[in-house]
Amino acid sequence: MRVSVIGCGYLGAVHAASMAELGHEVVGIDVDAAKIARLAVGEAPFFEPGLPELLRSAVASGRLTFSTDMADVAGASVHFVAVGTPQLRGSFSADLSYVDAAVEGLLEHVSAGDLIVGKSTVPVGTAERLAARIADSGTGAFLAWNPEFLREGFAVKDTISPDRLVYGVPVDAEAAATAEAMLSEVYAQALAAETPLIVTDYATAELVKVSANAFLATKISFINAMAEIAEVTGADVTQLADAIGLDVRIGRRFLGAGVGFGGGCLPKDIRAFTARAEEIGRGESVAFLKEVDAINLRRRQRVVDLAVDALDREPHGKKVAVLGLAFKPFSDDIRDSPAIDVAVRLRGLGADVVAIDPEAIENSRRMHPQLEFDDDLEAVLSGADLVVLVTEWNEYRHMDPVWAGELVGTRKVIDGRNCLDPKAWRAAGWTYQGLGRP
Ligand SMILES: NC(=O)C1=CN([C@@H]2O[C@H](COP(=O)(O)OP(=O)(O)OC[C@H]3O[C@@H](n4cnc5c(N)ncnc54)[C@H](O)[C@@H]3O)[C@@H](O)[C@H]2O)C=CC1
Ligand SMILES: O=C(O)[C@H]1O[C@H](OP(=O)(O)OP(=O)(O)OC[C@H]2O[C@@H](n3ccc(=O)[nH]c3=O)[C@H](O)[C@@H]2O)[C@H](O)[C@@H](O)[C@@H]1O
Repeated sequence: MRVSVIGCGYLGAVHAASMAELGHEVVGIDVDAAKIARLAVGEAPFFEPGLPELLRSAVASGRLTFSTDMADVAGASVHFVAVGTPQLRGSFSADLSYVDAAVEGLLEHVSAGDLIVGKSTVPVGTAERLAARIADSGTGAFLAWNPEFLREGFAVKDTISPDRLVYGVPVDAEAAATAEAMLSEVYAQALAAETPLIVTDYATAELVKVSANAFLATKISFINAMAEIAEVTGADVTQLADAIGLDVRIGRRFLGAGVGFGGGCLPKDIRAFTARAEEIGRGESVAFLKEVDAINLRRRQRVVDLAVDALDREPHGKKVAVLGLAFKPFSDDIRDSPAIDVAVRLRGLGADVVAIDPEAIENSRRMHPQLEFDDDLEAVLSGADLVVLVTEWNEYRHMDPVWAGELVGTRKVIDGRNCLDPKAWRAAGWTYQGLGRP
């Protein structure tokens, strides 16, 4: 099948490369000429395991091309819209201007019978509005909504072998059947592997996506709320999570207490959901998401407070080694990263912060030039008054506490991800402080 992907960021570039890997003829379109230049020669413009290999082979095969010119979508019959929907400045709402611009751009080049497929995460009601616009355009194109559930760090696997597919299709039965058939041709391999498929209306498809992210965020904030209680009662939230997680109705995944969630999706998606619910008069239904957000943000400050205490309430001029910058391991994404937040706040308090990350230093330096970075772990630890681990990359979680202890000035560590073994670190002479642990 010939498909186009509009927007080649963390989602779109992986989607385009994966669709080509599945045998489709794909053109990826983006307004960012620098990004397109790299993609066009088979280079990944960001870190994502498995993506460089996929891009190289798909570009070399000729099945995958990239362009900044929307006219190059001509000839494709399915057009995925994967542009950003960031939080609007000064508001909780999603900025839909990129989605609107992408659809307007497409309408100049689509043909009758083409299917425009929304993949971006949008407030409920967006698809219905866009469908009306597409119908008015007289192009004969039509719309489906196909939300994406991939995780950064596992994006290629999640795209090629998703755990479910959701199609939001038009009300009209014939259009719905055609949309379903076209999408099922695109996803033939996953469907042959018996990936569960849910075919529904636009509103449900949009809501499946935001409610999935809202649920994941709520689960993390729930365990972080328990961490707050554990902190004043002397309980251990990691054992609590193990114990409740053994109940299969609850499950252990996403009960990792620590510095909280970040990234380009969970934080902005729960805020946009709250804003949209208020617009449609149902603000009280998801009012708890404001609490989920507040608990999450308190954990960042908790790490900063623990650090200040560990520095005897005098952070000024003390060297703090910050391990991790990305919002989670296996990603170079620093959007709304708790690690960055902690580093910036400690720097603001006058500490000499030196931060390290295996993949995210370049992005961090561009966005936060006031911070100091070093890609050598030994140099970062050398003479440190405090070590703060905020992204659980393997190189930090498996670090030898004896080796690290010989480098630092003072053996104090704050484990913002509860990923170190307190016994081993204490045995090596460290003052260990986890989150929600005695
Ligand atoms: N990053 C992720 O893991 C996932 C993201 N999503 C959703 O997918 C959407 C995209 O997210 P990301 O890829 O992370 O964002 P991103 O910011 O990495 O990528 C968006 C891309 O769209 C391009 N763009 C903007 N306007 C354009 C236009 N008019 N025409 C062509 N290209 C345009 C930008 O230059 C950028 O490269 C968001 O709605 C997000 O919530 C959904 C699931 C997973
Ligand atoms: O809509 C999206 O963009 C995506 O958002 C999340 O994926 P992602 O942001 O890549 O990362 P997650 O693995 O969900 O982690 C999100 C944040 O939660 C934190 N987290 C995760 C798990 C946990 O137990 N504790 C915890 O603090 C992570 O450190 C990270 O900062 C969802 O998991 C994806 O299904 C979804 O498609």
